[in-house]
Amino acid sequence: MGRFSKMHGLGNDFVVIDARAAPVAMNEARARAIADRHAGIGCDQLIVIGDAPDADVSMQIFNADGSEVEACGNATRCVPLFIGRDVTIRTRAGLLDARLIDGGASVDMGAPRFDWDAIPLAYPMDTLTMPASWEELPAPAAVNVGNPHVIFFVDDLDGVDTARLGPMIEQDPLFPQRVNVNFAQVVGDGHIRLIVWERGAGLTRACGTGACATAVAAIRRKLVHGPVTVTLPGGDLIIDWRPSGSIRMTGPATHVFDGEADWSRF
Ligand SMILES: N[C@@H](CCC[C@H](N)C(=O)O)C(=O)O
Repeated sequence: MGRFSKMHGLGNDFVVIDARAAPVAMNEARARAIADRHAGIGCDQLIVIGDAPDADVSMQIFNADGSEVEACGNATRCVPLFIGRDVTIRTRAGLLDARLIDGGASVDMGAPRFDWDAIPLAYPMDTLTMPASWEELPAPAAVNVGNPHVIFFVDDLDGVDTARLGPMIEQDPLFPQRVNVNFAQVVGDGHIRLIVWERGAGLTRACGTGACATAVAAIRRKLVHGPVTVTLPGGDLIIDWRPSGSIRMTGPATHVFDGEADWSRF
């Protein structure tokens, strides 16, 4: 039997496994089975905490479809709560510093990248040519915050069919590694509403890296001044970024319950 915790950040929910004392062989099929909301435990992302030579812990992130990815903002805020103190975390995206605050955590998410490898060079980041099927949307921004995001700034977020457009864009051949799709509306200086179709997980109640990427894109386009409050379906995150600096993300983290499972059944 292995122990796990169920946690969430603004309703983006996680199964968190501590593999430091009891290693778990994780792979795509097993992660998908655990994340299954009908036949498994159920979560948007599966998080495996391990040892790291150069940090307090390592964090592996698996989407609900089993794909292993580089970064997860909401899970990063849950890690210090899970460990019980401020921590440095080694991820595929880099070394992150996560500090506990009342009700949540504040994380240095590192510097954004705009030289996005996943997009063919023929498509410059901020002037991305849109395939005909995306014609109803304005030109997106592309920001990599460890994982890849495209951001569409729209005038009326409620008028966007996110469930139809999200998967279409996520799986467009333009993005060989697929992409997280952010639909954003600027509702005031320093305030953005955001809905995210996550790569490998679909519509979630919140996406921390999506909030970071969207705030960065909005500041670069001079649509807002920072710090930015990003309102997602699950609640608010505060994102602070100064050009050429790193991104600070602050928001809630919640421990829901602990459980035990026989990993060999998955
Ligand atoms: N929910 C996350 C992002 C999880 C990974 C993402 N779906 C990807 O495939 O890159 C967050 O809070 O950032």
